[in-house]
Amino acid sequence: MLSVERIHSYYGKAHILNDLSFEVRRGEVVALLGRNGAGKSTTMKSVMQLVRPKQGQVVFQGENLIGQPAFRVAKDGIGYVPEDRRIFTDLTVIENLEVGRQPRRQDAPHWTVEQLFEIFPNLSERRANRGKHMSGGEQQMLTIARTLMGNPSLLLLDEPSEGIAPVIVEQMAATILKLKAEGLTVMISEQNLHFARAVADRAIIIEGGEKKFDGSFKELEAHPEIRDAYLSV
Ligand SMILES: Nc1ncnc2c1ncn2[C@@H]1O[C@H](COP(=O)(O)OP(=O)(O)OP(=O)(O)O)[C@@H](O)[C@H]1O
Repeated sequence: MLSVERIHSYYGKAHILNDLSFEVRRGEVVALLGRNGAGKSTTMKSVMQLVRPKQGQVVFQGENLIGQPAFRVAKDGIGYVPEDRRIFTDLTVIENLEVGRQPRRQDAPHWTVEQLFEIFPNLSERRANRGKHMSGGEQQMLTIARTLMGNPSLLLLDEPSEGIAPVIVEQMAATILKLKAEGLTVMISEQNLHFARAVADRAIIIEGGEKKFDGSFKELEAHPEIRDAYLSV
């Protein structure tokens, strides 16, 4: 579904992603793992074209995304939830969801507000509340639900477990598994190996913008030296 091929991305002269390649297949949940500063967010931004790779290809459903504006990438079916999870604080939950509405896509699960309230019961209870009165975890759920209103084929979640209370982290894991069960393809970036293992089928580990591992969690468990070298556990 998504094929990232030998990309090199920079901030000014700083060379951040170095010859990075990976694939995301339809229906899977993939975890992009690595320490702080490894390049996970830059990878997601490079897929969205918010950072423009200077070399390489990003091919989504057969189309090369390089050079497209980010809004076009979103319209093509990649939903992106950045780390800073912005919501419209003066709008209610329902209004926030409506902002994200886009036409349905044939190859992707279709979401209605009521279906999203089944998956995110906390949002349902607070549907008339304004965003600013919600906790960090609820805001995080709202950004994901709003992105799903765009009916994406692929969802990119940048560090979904970061900065939220442990009980909400568990809800977040359950939510991602529900989205997978609905047939959604998901890529998450994570520092939390435990969380990643609970939700993902496969792990890709990066360090210094280079890929160091790509395989199942079982394979990763068989190589504790890889975990120790590239992840903080
Ligand atoms: N806007 C920017 N300008 C310059 N350098 C940046 C910028 N954003 C990130 N970097 C640098 O790029 C490298 C990769 O950062 P990135 O945010 O992709 O890492 P990450 O793996 O997502 O880590 P984190 O968990 O901290 O977000 C880091 O060295 C970071 O300091």
